[in-house]
Amino acid sequence: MFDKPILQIKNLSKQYGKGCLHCQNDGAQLERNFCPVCKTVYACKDISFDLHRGEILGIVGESGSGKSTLMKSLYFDEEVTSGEGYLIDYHEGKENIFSQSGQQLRWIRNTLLGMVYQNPMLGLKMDFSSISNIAEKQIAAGNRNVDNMVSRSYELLDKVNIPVDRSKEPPKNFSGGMQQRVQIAKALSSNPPILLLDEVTTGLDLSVQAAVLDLIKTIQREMQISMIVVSHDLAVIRMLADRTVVMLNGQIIEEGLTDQILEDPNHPYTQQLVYSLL
Ligand SMILES: Nc1ncnc2c1ncn2[C@@H]1O[C@H](COP(=O)(O)OP(=O)(O)OP(=O)(O)O)[C@@H](O)[C@H]1O
Repeated sequence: MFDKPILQIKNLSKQYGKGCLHCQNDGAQLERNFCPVCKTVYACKDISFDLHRGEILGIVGESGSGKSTLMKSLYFDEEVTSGEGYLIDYHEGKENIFSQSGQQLRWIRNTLLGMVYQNPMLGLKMDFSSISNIAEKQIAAGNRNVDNMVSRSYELLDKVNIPVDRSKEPPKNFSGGMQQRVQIAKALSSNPPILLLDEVTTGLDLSVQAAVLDLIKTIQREMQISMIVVSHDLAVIRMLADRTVVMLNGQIIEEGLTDQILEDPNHPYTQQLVYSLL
């Protein structure tokens, strides 16, 4: 079903702090992801996974397990401590994206990636019109044709079920669910092959959450875009993801087809997550 991965991540690590003789040793005793001696936080440790074209990969884990740090690293909001990443659409997957110049990183981010944050204030300018928020990403991706940008923005607003006659309104006028829809429209506006979604339904009412999840599924089906979906909620992952990675204390503890993980979880932490769904 799948060909060569569209994204490969190899041994990505992100630590906050320099580390010390105690925690740099293999098998060092950490308090979860934290060194009690030098206070370094190992937010992501040796993370490796592949993302295939057209699939949704779920990343699930409790608060503090490193999910957001991983997403921020993939979107270059955070600089990785070490590790490699290869995008098939960037130099045919032969260049490590994490060692590119700032200019190249901006290009990758603007054209090959879209990001939807849990907090819409991180993804949108709340005082600007929704249409200019969407156009901003198109401009960053090199688009200069105003008519094209306007028609693409209308098309996307329609796709995410925001009435086009509200396009001039700023996101601050909108409900939480609508703000997430504008973020999704913006993230899609440069037609990126990969969409990153970080806890996009957390904090929304259940019915609004269901509508946003439905929208994500529809977009994935219609646009065949690859997605990485992060959530602490296995129910969200169960609804969206083809394959799932389970994180704990900055590390991957289990991965596989979502159905398989739900039916036969191996790690005690995953078992606990699955049983909590029942
Ligand atoms: N700027 C920072 N400086 C120091 N530690 C940080 C920083 N950002 C994150 N951390 C730590 O990294 C670890 C992973 O945090 P992260 O936010 O990635 O977890 P998470 O799984 O996304 O949880 P949540 O959903 O609650 O944000 C946590 O221990 C957190 O305290």
